[in-house]
Amino acid sequence: KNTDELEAKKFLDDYNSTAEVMWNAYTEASWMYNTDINKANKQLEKNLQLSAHTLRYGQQARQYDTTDFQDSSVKRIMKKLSDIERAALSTAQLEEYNTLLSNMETKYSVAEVCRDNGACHPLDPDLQKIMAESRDYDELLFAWKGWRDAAGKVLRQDYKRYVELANTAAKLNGHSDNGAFWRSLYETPTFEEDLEALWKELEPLYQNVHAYVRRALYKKYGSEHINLKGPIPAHLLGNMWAQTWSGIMDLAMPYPDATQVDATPAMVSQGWNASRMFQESDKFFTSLGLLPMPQEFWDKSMLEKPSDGRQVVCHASAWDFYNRKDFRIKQCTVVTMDDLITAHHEMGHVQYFLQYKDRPVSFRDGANPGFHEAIGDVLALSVSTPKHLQSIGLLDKVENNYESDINFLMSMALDKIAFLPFGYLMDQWRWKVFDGRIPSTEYNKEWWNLRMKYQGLCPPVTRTEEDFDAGAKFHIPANVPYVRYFVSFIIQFQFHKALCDAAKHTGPLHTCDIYKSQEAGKRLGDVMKLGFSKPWPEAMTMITGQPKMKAQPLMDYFQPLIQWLEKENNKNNDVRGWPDYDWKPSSTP
Ligand SMILES: CC(=O)N[C@@H](CC(=O)O)C(=O)NC[C@H](CC1(C(=O)N[C@@H](Cc2ccc(O)cc2)C(=O)O)CCCC1)C(=O)O
Ligand SMILES: [Zn+2]
Repeated sequence: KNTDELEAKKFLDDYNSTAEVMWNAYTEASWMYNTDINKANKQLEKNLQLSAHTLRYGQQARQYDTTDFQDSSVKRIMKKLSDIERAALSTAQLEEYNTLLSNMETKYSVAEVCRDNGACHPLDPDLQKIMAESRDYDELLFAWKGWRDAAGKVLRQDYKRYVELANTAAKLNGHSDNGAFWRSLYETPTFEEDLEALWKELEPLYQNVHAYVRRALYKKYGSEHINLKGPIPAHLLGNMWAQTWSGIMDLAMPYPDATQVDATPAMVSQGWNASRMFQESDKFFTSLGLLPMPQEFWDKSMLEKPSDGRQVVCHASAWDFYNRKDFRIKQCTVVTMDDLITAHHEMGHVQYFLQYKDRPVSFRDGANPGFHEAIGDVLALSVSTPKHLQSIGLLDKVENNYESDINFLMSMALDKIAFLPFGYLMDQWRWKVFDGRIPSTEYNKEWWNLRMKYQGLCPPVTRTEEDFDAGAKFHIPANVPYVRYFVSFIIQFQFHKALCDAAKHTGPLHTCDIYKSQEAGKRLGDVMKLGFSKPWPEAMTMITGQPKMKAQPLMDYFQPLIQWLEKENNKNNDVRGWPDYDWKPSSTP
């Protein structure tokens, strides 16, 4: 094997310059397709060209023995290049794999649900709006079941074949299966144990929120539809996947007479539009001393669903074009508080792209995938505070009293605590599919076993193996790992606490707003500049002073609400958990 470090450096320079060109071409083609879905734009050959490049350089990288190299960056990049992922497949397998992925994402993105009167509804914005706003049990069931029939069911066969090919590629790269490859990105031997320990710490918080919300839904839908000792029917939580529950805040509001926390009415009445929402987010980032969006971002992004009839992938996303100049967001933005938060989430990705743009291509990634997901959400924790919303004119009356605090914390818990079991179960299911513990004959049974075990949900109507409910969630057909979001929802509170300390915040953590804090911005910016160049515990230590994922900052943030929920659930004599696990909702004919 070649142990010449100087030759390796030259090889990496050559890789880096060619990789930028290849990645840019591939990303442009992918953007074209995502913003105008038609067969002419599929351009699957760009995908093949990129894989050919990855294969060629990956094979060369494997010729080197970097054991005694001095430069740790060279070793790190060589190691990363040696995993060539799908490029390890044969040409025929690779073409089949890319075609499967493209077809699954297209089927998902063009799926719609039609009524008897012929009116058809896409997920964005129609079905999402029904799931968030309708309080009619059967209308919710129409959207919930219709979406799974239109988007999930049709993907089952494609998915089965995708799993086989993804595993073949992973094994050719030395992994036991594709789930093992996905987990390897965290470079943490105890990753699964660490996640389980975090979940066990946070489960009691979730069970308290679940019991309280079940009681609120019982008040609304009655004992015919809700069993106070059973799982909750999955279509009543204000979201198509019951992954965040802020859509039913009106049913769960602890003190209806205290301050409202929803900025949507003010955004609409003041005529906010998508551009204004992203400008607002840009202002927050630059207030911390972080980088402004370049002009090219404003010129080339797609911030609204096109009205010219083009089919687009509406699922929001942030794009790095790997030429150190071109960065974009694609979002079918609607004028709501929810989408203002999403805008910050996507802008967090672009800020990371900007901060590490001058690193070698192989280092243009988050310290781990959870870091990339956390940046925007950390800033959104400050933006969401009633104090900040009032400072940007989106809340007129803000009271600093206990009831308002609890209302605010409930609105945050319905997103952040409700999400934890979903963020955890998504890849629990996929890891078991990839390693064979879940055979394709049990995809749906095991999906609902996990939805029951972690989220305490049950399907509103009987499900069979004709259905493929996991496929009705974007990330499954889109081949996007998900545990990154579980990690993000934990570490974003660690980051928030650390940045609030840097900003010299005093008082409860949930009232902290780091707006304009240069110290907070510097701490975050320095970590983003590292990209993937250092193992993530080093990046974690730079922000929080210690190297581990910890649940404590999340629990500190929600402390006042946790106490309130304990008292409230005890007052109602509500059971935590769902001991009547085999209860079934009455499926009205
Ligand atoms: C080229 C490319 O694909 N780029 C990547 C970014 C990168 O890897 O560089 C990317 O843009 N991925 C899209 C994805 C979109 C969203 C998402 O899917 N969110 C999860 C979970 C969640 C839920 C609530 C929440 O507050 C935060 C997250 C869901 O909705 O289930 C939708 C709205 C928010 C984020 C994203 O931005 O992560
Ligand atoms: Zn994200």
